[in-house]
Amino acid sequence: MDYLRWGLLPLLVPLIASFFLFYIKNSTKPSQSECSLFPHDHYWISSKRIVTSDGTISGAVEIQGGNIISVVEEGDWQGNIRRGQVIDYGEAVVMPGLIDVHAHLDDPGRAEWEGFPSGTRAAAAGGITTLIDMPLNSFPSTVSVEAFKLKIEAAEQRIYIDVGFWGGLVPENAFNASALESILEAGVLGLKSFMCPSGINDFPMTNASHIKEGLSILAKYKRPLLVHAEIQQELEGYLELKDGADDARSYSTYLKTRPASWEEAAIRELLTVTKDTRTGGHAEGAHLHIVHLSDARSSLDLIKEAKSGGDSVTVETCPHYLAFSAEEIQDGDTRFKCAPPIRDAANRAKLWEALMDGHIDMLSSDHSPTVPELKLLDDGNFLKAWGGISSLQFVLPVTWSYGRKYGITLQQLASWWSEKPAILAGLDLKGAIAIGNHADIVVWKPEEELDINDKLPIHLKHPSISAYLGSRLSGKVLATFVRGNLVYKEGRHAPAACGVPILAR
Ligand SMILES: NC(=O)NC(NC(N)=O)C(=O)[O-]
Ligand SMILES: [Zn+2]
Ligand SMILES: [Zn+2]
Repeated sequence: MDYLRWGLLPLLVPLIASFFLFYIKNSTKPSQSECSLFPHDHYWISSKRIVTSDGTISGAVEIQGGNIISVVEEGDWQGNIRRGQVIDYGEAVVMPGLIDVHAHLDDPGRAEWEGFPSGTRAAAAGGITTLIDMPLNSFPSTVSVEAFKLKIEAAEQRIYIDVGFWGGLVPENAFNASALESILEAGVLGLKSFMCPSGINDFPMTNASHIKEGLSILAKYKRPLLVHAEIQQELEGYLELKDGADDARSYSTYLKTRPASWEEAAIRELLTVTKDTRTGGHAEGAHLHIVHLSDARSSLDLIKEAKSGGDSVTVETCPHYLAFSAEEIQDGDTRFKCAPPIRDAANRAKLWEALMDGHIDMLSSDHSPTVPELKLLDDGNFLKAWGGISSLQFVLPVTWSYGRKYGITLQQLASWWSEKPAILAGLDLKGAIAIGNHADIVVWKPEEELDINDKLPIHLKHPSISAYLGSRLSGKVLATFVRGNLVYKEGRHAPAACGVPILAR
């Protein structure tokens, strides 16, 4: 007997130890009441305007265990036995949460620019339920498995919404198939590269042959390559511009340094490799996505041509290109500096037209903030200031406010901000209010106006660099649900960061 008891001991010790570890791990996991401002497992959200893929209905959405388990029209619902709690939002719009496929959260390494906690809280306040973090502006850039591990560690229990990650395609890894495969195996949702200097030392630019290599690897994983499409071309009279100190404060000077022909040149070059993505092509299964299109003229024509030829190509633009025009940007107001630049008002109208006609597939924020000092707000030098717009939490009211003139619908908003981005990022359970999907939902009042000032109770890391400060917008976010957790409600966030890092499999 004794012999048996002592013989079991070596087996029992690890068992008890692992039980203990399991307990510790789970007891540090936040409880539902910390994750959600409405801590119920099973409940209904009702409203007169619920945006589903089949149209906008009056009715209710049933949520259980973080998923949508039924969507019913008003008449059917009233007749049903309603189990669980009900939140009635009346006339407010209930829409799929926004998915922002292009945000720079700069964590780890430059968290003072933004960071996972502040960036995801701002996103939640703006109705964004998932964002995909760009591989640059954090340090190190996400260009290796080691760097990707640091990213995931930095996100652990610090994200308030779900976050996926793009990896970087750079000259160093482009011809190294096993390096690219290992970062894809580790779970990045796709890759991103630049065709011009990115402004970040450890993220150098790629050329068409790097991109061709990247696409052939991505084909196996059926994941996309996102490209910043601008190629530097010779500029006429550039040297004189650079020397004139006054000129550097004028927006038109900056605009001349990045003409539309740079976008056009990049896209023309890209299309020589996107042919590979056609059915039967060398990189069939891969997909090329052009980020932040600003030029609505020749560049857009080239993209249309590629699409009609069967290339697997999509394109996004950003709210700042749809809201602002070069003519309106004041001298020295470097909040509006971004690349490619915001162009003339006629170009803006053409971007809207292309979006309405479906030639531009989706929208993203390209939220790329920095510390106010690097925006050189006092100096106002457009040529030296950091390029990047800070706007994450306002993309929904901005798209709505500026789009009303063009007659945009709630259905289009959901397509540009949720459905198409989910497809790009391969998020099967997100992007629509549909049975079986994650309960990722934004509730908002399109008619309610808000003045954007630095006192707004929505989280802003550096209000002074926000591009929308001082403007009046229409559309107020009331509530944001991520996998059933009410993470944001009228100026308040749930106490714990219960977002999940999304890894591709
Ligand atoms: N390093 C950056 O964040 N660059 C970004 N800057 C912009 N858009 O001005 C971008 O996406 O190209
Ligand atoms: Zn870019
Ligand atoms: Zn960007």
